[in-house]
Amino acid sequence: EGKMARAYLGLGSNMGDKYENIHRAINMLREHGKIKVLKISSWYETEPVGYQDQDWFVNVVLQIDTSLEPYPLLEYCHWIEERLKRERKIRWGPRTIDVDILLYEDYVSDEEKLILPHPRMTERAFVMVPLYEIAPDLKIKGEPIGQIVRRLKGEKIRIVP
Ligand SMILES: Nc1nc2nc(S)n(CCO)c2c(=O)[nH]1
Repeated sequence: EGKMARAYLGLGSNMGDKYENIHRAINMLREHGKIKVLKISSWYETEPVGYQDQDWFVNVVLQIDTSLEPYPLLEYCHWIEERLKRERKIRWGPRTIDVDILLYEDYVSDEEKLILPHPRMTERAFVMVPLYEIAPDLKIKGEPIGQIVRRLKGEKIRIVP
């Protein structure tokens, strides 16, 4: 069994049955023998950023341990997106499911196929609020996550009761 690495994944859906899509993606992650899902954030309904006139998203963040290296983990995330029939018509447009690697250990990488930490995550309340909920003591590039979240006040997200 390879050494386990700690990683955080961001899941989002704003098409079809958003809850079912997220639920199925989580199950596919659980089913992988080299991925252990440790924590799942609350489920958040979030205002779309980037491309305004689309439906609100449902977002969750997962804490996992995995013996997969970053690229094989990324490949599996893409496989899950394909399986859930991701229609990627407009680059920033609606999508069945997004499975993003937010953090992988304390890796920093700028390769265009896999940028770590995820390049836009610290400006996104739909990522930072769920991440803070499950890992309040995290630091991202040395900055305590609570500090980052406080800067993001005001973005519209609400926890699904
Ligand atoms: N609220 C919200 N806005 C988004 N814009 C994009 S692109 N995405 C896809 C994730 O990169 C999202 C999202 O998951 N949630």
